[in-house]
This record gives sequence, structure tokens and C-alpha cells, in this order.
Amino acid sequence: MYTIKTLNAISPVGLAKLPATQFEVDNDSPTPQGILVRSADLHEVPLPDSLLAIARAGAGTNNIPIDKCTAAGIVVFNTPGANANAVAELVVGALVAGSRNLPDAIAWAQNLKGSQTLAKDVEKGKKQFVGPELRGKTLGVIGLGAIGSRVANAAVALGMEVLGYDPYISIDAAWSLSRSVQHCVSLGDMLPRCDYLTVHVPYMPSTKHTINAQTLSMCKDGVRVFNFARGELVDTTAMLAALESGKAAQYFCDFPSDELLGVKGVYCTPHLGASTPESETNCAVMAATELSDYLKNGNILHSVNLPDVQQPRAGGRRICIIHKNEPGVISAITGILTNANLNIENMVNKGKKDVAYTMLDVTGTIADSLTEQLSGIDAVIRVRIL
Ligand SMILES: NC(=O)c1ccc[n+]([C@@H]2O[C@H](COP(=O)([O-])OP(=O)(O)OC[C@H]3O[C@@H](n4cnc5c(N)ncnc54)[C@H](O)[C@@H]3O)[C@@H](O)[C@H]2O)c1
Ligand SMILES: O=C(O)CC[C@@H](O)C(=O)O
Repeated sequence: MYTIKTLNAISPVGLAKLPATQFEVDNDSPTPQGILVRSADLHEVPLPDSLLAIARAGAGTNNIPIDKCTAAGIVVFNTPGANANAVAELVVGALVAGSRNLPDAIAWAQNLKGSQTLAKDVEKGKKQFVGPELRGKTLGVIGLGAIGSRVANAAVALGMEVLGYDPYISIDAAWSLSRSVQHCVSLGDMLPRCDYLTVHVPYMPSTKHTINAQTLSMCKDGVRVFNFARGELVDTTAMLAALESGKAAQYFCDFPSDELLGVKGVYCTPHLGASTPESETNCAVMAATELSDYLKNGNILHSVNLPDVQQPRAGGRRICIIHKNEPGVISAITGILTNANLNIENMVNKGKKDVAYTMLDVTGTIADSLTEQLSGIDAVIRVRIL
């Protein structure tokens, strides 16, 4: 029986992937083997020795201390693409809403309640909300992954000229991108041409303040900026100065902060990007499936800190070893298994940066001391025998 703790609301459709015969969902457990999380910040949360895996029902993993997890042999999963459609639709909605001044127009119309001259007020007042059509305008998309590529393709379909910047684009994303999206090799190549700019990169030290005073100064006057990725990707101080000077006309952001709220031209939504029933279900199902397959079978799919390794069970017992990615570990492992008179039916080893994963299906009698012997190899971080 595996104990799973959920932080944040996880869709019941996902939790149903963890049957009660094998999994117990106990949010008060001090010793869970698995955690299912959305946006809760785990950086300051103690990680118990019992913890084997954390599955993030979502894309961004900046709320999880990845290096600390790797050092402790905790596999961190995410759910790539599972909420991309939800975010992309919201960005398209925001492009239209921003351009046509919908938030201000709606708020203004609400205030007409009770007016005896409502129809006249509407016709007289509407001119203050005139805003441009998207068709024929230029959109810059920074980050062409699951979300950015969908936004770019949708904008092409709306008749926009679309510029894309992503030096690390995956082959899948590149294949899925409309041929009309123009490739920019630098932000300098893109920013001076954009009427609208949207950012879809993960937040990490290298992407902090991707939009800053310098990048904003390269933009067209009156640029409209959209950030449905992470608040930290935009330097708020620089953004507010750009709005004040007229360099930027609008800032749509899914990450409200005290400095942003109430400022003219700023429109904050409450981290709503992935908040659709479809996306919440997709993410929860994917996260629970990843967690279940790792806990039960040692298979790893969609991990952000360990290599993806999957094998059908080949009979006998399965030994799963997380270890440092350095020479001599495999021979040390196989040496111990040979001395233990175990036959290796199947074996796979993959490395990812400094860490590696070795999974072996063995037949023969496993002594109680085997875990301890394997754990005694200097480079070994965690051993599980399933
Ligand atoms: N608002 C929300 O609710 C919500 C929901 C989902 C995701 N997000 C955020 O959106 C981000 C992107 O999600 P995704 O599913 O598209 O992820 P993804 O991994 O599919 O795409 C990210 C893309 O960014 C690119 N990239 C990385 N560094 C870059 C850089 N310096 N310059 C340009 N491109 C760079 C990558 O090559 C990749 O193509 C997530 O990391 C998360 O922070 C927010
Ligand atoms: O769980 C959510 O609602 C938001 C998830 C989103 O920020 C993500 O990075 O996938």
C-alpha cells in the first residue's frame, strides 16, 4: 500500500487512477511515498525520508526544490502539454480582450445600471473603448513549447503576423508550428516589430526578468504585453515605468501582485491559465498515472530531474537504483548481484546530467541484506526492490 498526499485540489478523475486497493490518499500523513501538487510552494516544506516521488499536475516546476529532490533520490514529474490548450485559449481571449479594451468597457457599462438614458449613454460613451483588430498586426511569441506554439498557430489563424523566438525549441514543437510563424534568432530581431508580445518560457534563474527595462526599450511604442507563464519573467518595476511612459499600452498578467493591482493599463487574472475542468482532469490523470507507474513498477515518464526509463516487467523482482552518473557504478551493482547469485533478465541504465537510473529485473532469491549492500555503493542515492 502506498500513501499519497495531495497538496492543492486534485481532480477526482485523476485520483481515481490511484485505486484504494494499492493507494491510500492521506493528506495528514507525515510519511507519504508520493505527493501530488499543483502550485503549492514546496521550497520550505520538509521532505520526509519516505518520499519517493512528487508529481506536479501542471507544467511549471519552479515551486519544487528540484536539486534537493534529486540529491534525496526523489523523482519529480510534471505533465507536459496537459494544460496547454487551456492556457492558449485564455491568451487568445486576452489578446482580443486587451485589444478591444473589454475589461474597462465592461466595468464602465456596469456603472450605467439605473440610468434613465442608458441607450444614449452607451452610444455616446463607447468611443472611449475603441481598440484595434488583431488581423494584420504583429505578435511576438517568446517560448514555442506546448503553449507558445498553440498561441502562435491560433494567432496565424486570426490573420496576425507571428514572430517566434525559442533557441531551445523541441522537435515536436517545431513540427507542430505553422509554417507562417517567422523564426527570430534573437529578441533584438523580434521586439522592435511587435504590436503584441506574449511570453511562454519556464521560470528559472536564466529567464528571470526576460522582459526588463532593456528589452522593453527595444519594443515598439504602445506594445501590449501578455504574461500567462510566471510573474517573475517580467520585471514589474520596468513594466510599470513602461506603462507610465507610454512605451507599453497594456500588461495582461496571470500573476497579480500588490504593485500591479489598480494600475491603469494592467489587467490581472488570478492564475487562471489552467483552470478549466478539461485541463484539471488532464493534468491530474497524467500526474497520478506517472506517480502510480513509478511507485509500482519503477518506470519513469515525464520526469524533470531523472531520465525517462520504461520497461515492461520481465519476471522476478525489479531493482531500481538512483545513483550519481559516474564510472564504475554499473559494474559495482552487477558485481553485488552476481555474488548474490541473482540472474539479470533485463537491465536498463540512463543518465541525465549528474544523475542516473538503473532498473534491473532479476530472478533468484533476494536476501534481506541486498538493499543495504547496494546502498553501500558510494554513488548510490536510493535503492528500491519491487
Ligand atoms: N498560467 C498558468 O496557469 C500556466 C499554465 C501552464 C503553464 N504555465 C507556465 O507556462 C510555462 C510554459 O509552459 P509550456 O507547457 O508551454 O512548457 P514547454 O516546456 O512546453 O515550453 C517552454 C518553451 O520555452 C522554451 N524556452 C526555454 N527557455 C527559453 C528562453 N530563454 N528563451 C526562449 N524560449 C525558451 C523551451 O525551449 C520550450 O519550447 C510553464 O513553465 C509555466 O511556468 C502557466
Ligand atoms: O495548477 C494550476 O492551476 C496552474 C498550473 C500552471 O501554473 C502550470 O505551470 O502548469
